[in-house]
Amino acid sequence: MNKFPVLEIFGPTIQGEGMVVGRKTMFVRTAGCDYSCSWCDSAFTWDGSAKDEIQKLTAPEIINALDQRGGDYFDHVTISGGNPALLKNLNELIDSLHEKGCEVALETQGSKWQAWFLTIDDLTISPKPPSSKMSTNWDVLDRIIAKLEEAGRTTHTSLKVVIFNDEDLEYAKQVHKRYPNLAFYVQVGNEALDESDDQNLALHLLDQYEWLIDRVMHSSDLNHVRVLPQVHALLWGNRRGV
Ligand SMILES: C[S@@+](CC[C@H](N)C(=O)[O-])C[C@H]1O[C@@H](n2cnc3c(N)ncnc32)[C@H](O)[C@@H]1O
Ligand SMILES: Nc1nc2[nH]cc(C(=O)O)c2c(=O)[nH]1
Ligand code: SF4
Ligand SMILES: [Mg+2]
Repeated sequence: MNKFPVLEIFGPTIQGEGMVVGRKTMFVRTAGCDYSCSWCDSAFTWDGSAKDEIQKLTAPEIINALDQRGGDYFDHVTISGGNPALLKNLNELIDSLHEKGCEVALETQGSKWQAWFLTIDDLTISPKPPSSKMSTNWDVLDRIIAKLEEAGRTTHTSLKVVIFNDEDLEYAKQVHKRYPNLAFYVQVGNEALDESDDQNLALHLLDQYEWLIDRVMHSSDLNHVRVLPQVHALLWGNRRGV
């Protein structure tokens, strides 16, 4: 049976971001990423700092760990990372979760395609703006979005761009214009990843949220758009596993 590198299993909590914000969910966070975003809030998944915590688990073992933690208190599981789209056989986990009556969400950056994307209930694709120092492979992203559209998965899919500055906002406009059929979200970037005072962080992030709302309100290229903060960061700061 295939084993998957898992760094965290936590919840129940709320989905703090994007298309199903507020949804009660469990999280499975896989290790490993093909990107290294300058502001990654989950860098421990790929920078080696948590390598001793990585567990290689089969799908039944992951489900067992979810049940141990979540009991009867969940019917939705969000798979994030790192980039879970590096894991070719993740359909084994997704299918088993569906069989036990769970909805499944996935967070990925749109750098890799997997056929099992077509089975994800809430698929968030989050291309990375210039502030990340990553560069978007538009051919790959075009092909991913085309396959999802051809398969009729549009309503199960959204795009989410994290914004730190005006250049990022220009990038977001480009993404939204290129894929007008997909629900589009812009999200407040958190650059204060070392802030340990939750109240300071929340006040700062609310300021950034207000800045982002103001920018979007004044842009005719960003009309059919939702603007959101990371709700979990407002509530629980920079800690892991929330
Ligand atoms: C940690 S990533 C993991 C999934 C996938 N690698 C991706 O980037 O989409 C989950 C989400 O957190 C966002 N994110 C990461 N660091 C962030 C930060 N400092 N501020 C706001 N959002 C951030 C990413 O853009 C992505 O949408
Ligand atoms: N509550 C909560 N919501 C989230 N939405 C996306 C997350 C992620 O790290 O992928 C995340 C997370 O880590 N916690
Ligand atoms: S793609 Fe996602 S997990 Fe990977 S470095 Fe960027 S934000 Fe972090
Ligand atoms: Mg996160």
